[in-house]
Amino acid sequence: MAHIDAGKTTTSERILFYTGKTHKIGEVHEGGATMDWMVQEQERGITITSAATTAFWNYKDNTYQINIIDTPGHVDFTVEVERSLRVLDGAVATFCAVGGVEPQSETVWRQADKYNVPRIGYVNKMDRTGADFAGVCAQVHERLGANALPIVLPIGAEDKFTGVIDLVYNRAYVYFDDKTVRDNYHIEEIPENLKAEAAEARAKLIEEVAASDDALMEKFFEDPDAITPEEIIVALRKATINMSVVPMLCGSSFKNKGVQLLLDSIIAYLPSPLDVEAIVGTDPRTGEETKRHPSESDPFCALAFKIATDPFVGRLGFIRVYSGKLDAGSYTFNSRSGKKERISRIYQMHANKQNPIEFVGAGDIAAAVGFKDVRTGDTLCDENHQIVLESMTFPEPVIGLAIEPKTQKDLDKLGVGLGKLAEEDPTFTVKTDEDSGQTVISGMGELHLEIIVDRLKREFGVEINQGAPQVNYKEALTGTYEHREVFKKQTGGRGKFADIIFEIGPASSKEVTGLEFVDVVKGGNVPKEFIPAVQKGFATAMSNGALAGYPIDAMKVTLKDGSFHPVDSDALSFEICARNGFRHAAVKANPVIMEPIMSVEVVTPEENMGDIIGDLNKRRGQISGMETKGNARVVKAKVPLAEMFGYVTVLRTISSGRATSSMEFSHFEAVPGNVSKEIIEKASGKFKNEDE
Ligand SMILES: Nc1nc2c(ncn2[C@@H]2O[C@H](COP(=O)(O)OP(=O)(O)OP(=O)(O)O)[C@@H](O)[C@H]2O)c(=O)[nH]1
Repeated sequence: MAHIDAGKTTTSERILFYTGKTHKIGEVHEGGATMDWMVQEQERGITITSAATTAFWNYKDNTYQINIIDTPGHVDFTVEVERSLRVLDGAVATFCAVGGVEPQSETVWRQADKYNVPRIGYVNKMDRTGADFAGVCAQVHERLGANALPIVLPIGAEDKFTGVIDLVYNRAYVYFDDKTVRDNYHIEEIPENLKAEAAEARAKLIEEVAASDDALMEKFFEDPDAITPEEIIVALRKATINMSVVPMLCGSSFKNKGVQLLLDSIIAYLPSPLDVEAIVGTDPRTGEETKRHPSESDPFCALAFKIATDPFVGRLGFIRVYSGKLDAGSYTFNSRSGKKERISRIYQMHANKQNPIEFVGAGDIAAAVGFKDVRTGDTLCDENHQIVLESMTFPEPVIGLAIEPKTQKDLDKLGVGLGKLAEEDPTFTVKTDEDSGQTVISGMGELHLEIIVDRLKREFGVEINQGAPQVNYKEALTGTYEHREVFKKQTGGRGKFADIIFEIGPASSKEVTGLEFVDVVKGGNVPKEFIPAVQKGFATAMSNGALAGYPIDAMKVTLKDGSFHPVDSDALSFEICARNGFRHAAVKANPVIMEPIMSVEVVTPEENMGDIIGDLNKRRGQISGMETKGNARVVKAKVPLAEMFGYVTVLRTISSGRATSSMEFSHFEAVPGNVSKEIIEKASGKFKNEDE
């Protein structure tokens, strides 16, 4: 996991080569990386979808299996990072030796914290001008609050970077430049000029690991030199797994240096599935907490973390198995749908290629085929031992795009394509406007939607006409209002009648999502059988806010009183009455339009700083901080998404291409009055706020 371009894919490609998975190293910038198998990834040199691969590595006379997921760095594809961290036992946080801790490094670090994933740090690109291993370790300490502990030292830097000193074994890995050889290094004595520095760093390492182990501490005080590498490894493994330490390594993946030691460290320090505590879930039948141990003798339980469509084998469900065993051709149980599912085949994944296997067991990551109904986040288990594991939370899409097929005959194909893509990606949604018939797709950012449109063209053969990207606003009520709504219709024969008195306003706490509905009607003035219809009326109505038709996330309605007609009243009348009541009352409850605010970070040379800040201010930006990083300046700001379209191009012009920026969603905030007026005027053409 890492910020964009830190070198995750390049490092993964080396791992595949050194572990014998591939016979030749594929390079990202040549479009040849095995892990970046999608056309869009190869063209752009970025990772979009996380690829899973299984590799085997020999370490100290044993062979170990490593399941690797290479995640994207771009924030638009954050869903991939989220679901990967949900199912992985350990992570390699990769940093650029020059860029250090970048905005996305912080984001993925927080995601790993959320899922308690132990990590090791890998400082890549040591061959670049300005590479600074110690500097990056210090940043990890300060900015990420982690106990970053170097377990190697670089030999030389920039174009003189030739290898690393292994502080645990007190020896040097000196690399010779040959990317076609797997053992492209010699193990040597530590170079004379680095001996003192290495001794000091090793003493620090031993002191740190001893701090987490009493027996070792005693030995440390008696005779630190008597502590063996094996003892260091045992203690360091423990400290890494309980997350009190993050071992830091360095290398240059592109120049084929340092990756073998990284593989050794993955085995030595990151947890195996057996080191991980039993996973906790709930039994859907009793609501009670239940546990599964990482053992094949426990009942089967797995989490489906990703759904993908493969052109050859069809729908693949990626699963992480926590306990038990599942055979290809057998049945499993989906605890969300309550249905049995037959798994026809199981595959071990190698990027987009599959290797059929007969079964999966505790600790495995694999792809299964044959599901009728499985969604991201579903738990698969033994029907007689049911469990629901905690699912994943995904951010809401903040940016929308109206699309239509270029030719009307492609309408059906578009529907199929959008359906499949939405199934793969929980941060991508599709909505059809009932009045205009317009289809609006929503995602995490401009790049995300651009890739979706491209995939519709290539994978589903649909050419698209698209509008300009638009912001997904929301509406919120900030005051309360009491209202009486009467719905009456007389059209010969039986009429319609409903009458309600209610108070509408913001939800009572931030935790509430959707409609908080309270019924305090006395004496059956609104008969019990119509109350659900009233509730349904409000719940449906709130998806079209009263100001400009944007959805309201949460609100509270208290139904206080009302009346009915013995013949004319029915459920539908009360539902329509509630919907109309919402229209009339919500506008009086101080509604506001809420807009997504982005956290923006710009890294720039000093001389462009003034212009960049001036420009951000013009975009209604609030500067939240300024820092120095190496010889560059970092400007942090909170800016409305509406003002950030096309920012990359403008920034390039202001800084002659020297500044870079990144942004991610921060929160929703009420828009200022003048902007609100504009949004409402624009929406008024499309949005009808009328009674039914
Ligand atoms: N100089 C140098 N360049 C490197 C090194 N590792 C990777 N690169 C280059 O940096 C660029 C980005 O590398 P990737 O491996 O695609 O980075 P990534 O982190 O996978 O990128 P995303 O998945 O798009 O976030 C490519 O052009 C690589 O060739 C390195 O050790 N040294």
